[in-house]
This record gives sequence, structure tokens and C-alpha cells, in this order.
Amino acid sequence: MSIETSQRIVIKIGSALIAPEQDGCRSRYLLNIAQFIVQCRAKGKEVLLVSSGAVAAGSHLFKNKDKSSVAVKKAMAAAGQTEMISTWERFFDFPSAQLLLTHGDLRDRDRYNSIRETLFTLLEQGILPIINENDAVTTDDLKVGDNDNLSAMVAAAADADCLIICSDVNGLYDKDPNKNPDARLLDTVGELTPEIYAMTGGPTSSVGTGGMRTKLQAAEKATSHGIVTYIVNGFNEDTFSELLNGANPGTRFLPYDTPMQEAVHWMTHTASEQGELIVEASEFDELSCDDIVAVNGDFSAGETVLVRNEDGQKLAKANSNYSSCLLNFIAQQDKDIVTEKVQDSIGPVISQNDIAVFEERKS
Ligand SMILES: Nc1ncnc2c1ncn2[C@@H]1O[C@H](COP(=O)(O)OP(=O)(O)O)[C@@H](O)[C@H]1O
Ligand SMILES: N[C@@H](CCC(=O)OP(=O)(O)O)C(=O)O
Repeated sequence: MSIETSQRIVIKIGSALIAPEQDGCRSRYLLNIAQFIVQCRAKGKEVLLVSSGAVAAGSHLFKNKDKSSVAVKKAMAAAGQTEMISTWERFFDFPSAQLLLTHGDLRDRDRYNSIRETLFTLLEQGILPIINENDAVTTDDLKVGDNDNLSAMVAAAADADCLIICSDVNGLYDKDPNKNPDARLLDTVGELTPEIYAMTGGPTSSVGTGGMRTKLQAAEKATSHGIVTYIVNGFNEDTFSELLNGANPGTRFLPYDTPMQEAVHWMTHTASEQGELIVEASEFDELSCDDIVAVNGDFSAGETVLVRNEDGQKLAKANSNYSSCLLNFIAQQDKDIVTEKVQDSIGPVISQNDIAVFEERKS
């Protein structure tokens, strides 16, 4: 599988490509990327752009401020975002649309579906979605935190079949190439094992977030959705002509043969658990109040919870039809009477369709 056969491509651009000097946006590296987007569209492919760079682009407007302050970073992002979007717009003679998302948006199933609907409608109209995290409004609890993972969540939400992550190195090496001159580039990765993760370190550029590790997390999210993923060098002109010719200029991550179902993928990779249910059984189709041994954390009805057994093993993620408060209340009552009454009106704590069971990769 190569991008030649892909129909819907998400391309993620790091901050260093947009604002290499952290002094406003530069078009130096963007021209190639913009041409690649234009050529993909000319071939009938749909493209979505996940663009970092708001903080780096806005940085020069806050010269006299403490840039390690969260409040200043958020203001830099808000100011830099408009500069970044207008920089991108100059390259295109077709319309683009800005989407600023947080993890809070993506992990809420209704908002997630609303985002999907917007993306599909934009693509139908031939409009290029340009997506970034909404840094100006996020808190630690609400943010994805890096645009590698965000790009994979967007690729899954958009039902894309290809994700291209542009980095400042040629791809994944067996060790950090900036620290090890003898590092070897991996051409193709089938499974993201702990050994592969162990090859990576954090960011090295002054504007990057997450380093290679978050790119691997993104590749895992995307490939489990059936999306072929590339990590390539966005600074290198040849990267994009090679991609267009169906070659692999960096590291290619193979999609699962049997991708996860959309709802299961969302629950596994995008929704985050708000609490835990401890259960006795190791296998189950649904869970009733009687199956639950303990409840950890505070969650509302409809939120995602982690299901563990008594040994602490993670069994599944699931949507709970009951709040933690109600489950704790039921646990203190005469079980036979209360449980029966409550379950008659609400149904099981976890329904069969709302469970994402943790399982081995099926390929
Ligand atoms: N095994 C590895 N292979 C490739 N790069 C690695 C590896 N381990 C750590 N890195 C570092 O990750 C960096 C890329 O991530 P990052 O700095 O976040 O940049 P960006 O997201 O802008 O591409 C590389 O410059 C490299 O130094
Ligand atoms: N949302 C942030 C970018 C976060 C991020 O992941 O940056 P990068 O590692 O350069 O892709 C911004 O626009 O500045």
C-alpha cells in the first residue's frame, strides 16, 4: 500500500517547518508541502492538513514576556494561529477552513460526531480543512497536547486512509539520529512493539512537542484504524515527489489487516476514561450491578470508564450507563431490591455495544 492508492490523506506539519526561527511564519519549507497538497488534489485525492506552529509563529509578538508561562503560551497560540492560517492561504487558490479542536471535543461522542460531520461536508465541497489544537482554551485536562496524536485522531475521525507526519528527520531510526551518527533508518514497521518504542526519545528541536514517541503513538492509533502511516522529512524537497511517485521516502507503518470498528477505535484511542469499574469476571458481554466489585473515581452517566479485574488487569474501556455516584449508592443498599428496580429502568451498567475489549492485534 502506498499513497498512490490512498483517497483521503491527512498531512501533519511540525512547528519547525512553519516558524523555523520562531520569528513569525516563513514560507521556505511550506512551498513544497503546499505543492504536494495541490498535486494530490489534482489526482482526485482529498487532503486534510494538521498544522502546528501557532505558538512558534506568535512568539515574536511577546518578546518582553516570560514564554514559559502557560498564559503567555496560550496568547502566543491565539495570535500566531491567524498568522499561520494566512500564511497557508497564500499558497492555495481553493478555499480552506480552520478547525481548532481540543481533546475535550474529541472524547465527547456527540461533539466527535459533529466534528466528523463538519469534516465530511468540507471535503465534499472541495475545501481544505486546516486543523490545530485550540491551545488558547485548553487546560491540562482538556488537551491532546501534541499534534502527532491529534493528527491520528483527525485521520480516524475523517475516515482517512493515509497519514503523513512530516518531521525534521527522515523517519524512525533505531536510535535518535541527532545523538547517534550510526543510527539506522527503518523502512517499514509492521507492529509497534515495546522494542520499537524503546528506540525513541523526546523532541530535539526548540519548537517541537513530543518527539518521535508521540509520532509512534500516532502511528499506532492510525494503523489500528486501517490507515497507512508515514514519518517523513518535511525539510527535504524530494520527500514529496517520492511520495507522489508511490515510493517510501521515510518510514512506513503498515495498517492492521483487520482494523478496529469505528466506535471501538474511538473508545480505545480517543475517549479517555473518567473512572474505573473493578469486576470479577474476565470475559463479559455486558455488566450488571452485581458484576461490579468496586468503583473508582467520579464519572457521570454516559462517560467512558476503564474496566479492570481484581488483579488490576485492564479488560476493556466502556461507556457507563450509570454515574459513579449511583453505583456507590446502589452498593450500600439491599442489593436484591434496589438493583432490580434500578436495572429495570436504566438497563445494564455497561451495554454490549458500548464495550471496547482490549485484545491482541488481529493481523
Ligand atoms: N529513534 C528515533 N528516530 C528518529 N528521531 C528520533 C528518535 N528518537 C528521538 N528522535 C528525535 O525526535 C525528533 C523529532 O521530533 P520533534 O522534535 O517533536 O519534531 P517535529 O514534531 O517538529 O518533527 C528528531 O529530531 C530526533 O532527534
Ligand atoms: N498546537 C501547537 C503545536 C503542538 C505540537 O505538537 O507541535 P509540533 O511538535 O511542532 O508538531 C501549536 O500550534 O503551536
